[in-house]
Amino acid sequence: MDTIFLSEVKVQTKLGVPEWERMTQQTIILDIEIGYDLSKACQSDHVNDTIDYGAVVSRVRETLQENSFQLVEKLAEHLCQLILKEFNALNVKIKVAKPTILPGLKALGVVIERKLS
Ligand SMILES: Nc1nc2c(c(=O)[nH]1)N=C([C@H](O)[C@@H](O)CO)CN2
Repeated sequence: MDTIFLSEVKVQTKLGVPEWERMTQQTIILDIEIGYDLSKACQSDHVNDTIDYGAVVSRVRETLQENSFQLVEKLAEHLCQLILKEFNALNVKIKVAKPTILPGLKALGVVIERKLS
């Protein structure tokens, strides 16, 4: 399986269990791995034969402006399903990190992986 990766993507969104946390935007950091057969693009040199990673970042930022979630788990699932459906990815692995929410640690969050069903 070939992979397109996006590392340490900083995104603004409203996220958190308590209502006060969802009142203002906070920065989350995403690592995204997209499984896709890149062999055609490797030969053709055409962006239409692959997934345009810039389009993925734009769509991720857009949907996280439009939606607000309580759990990082739900946010990660939402992004996996969006990338699978809208970009025809074969599988998606996403790490969602909240960097500033608890004192005494660098970041916390989840990693999930979903496949095309
Ligand atoms: N497994 C999780 N635990 C917690 C989450 C979460 O999204 N997943 N969120 C919170 C709160 O939003 C916290 O970050 C700030 O109050 C608590 N635990």
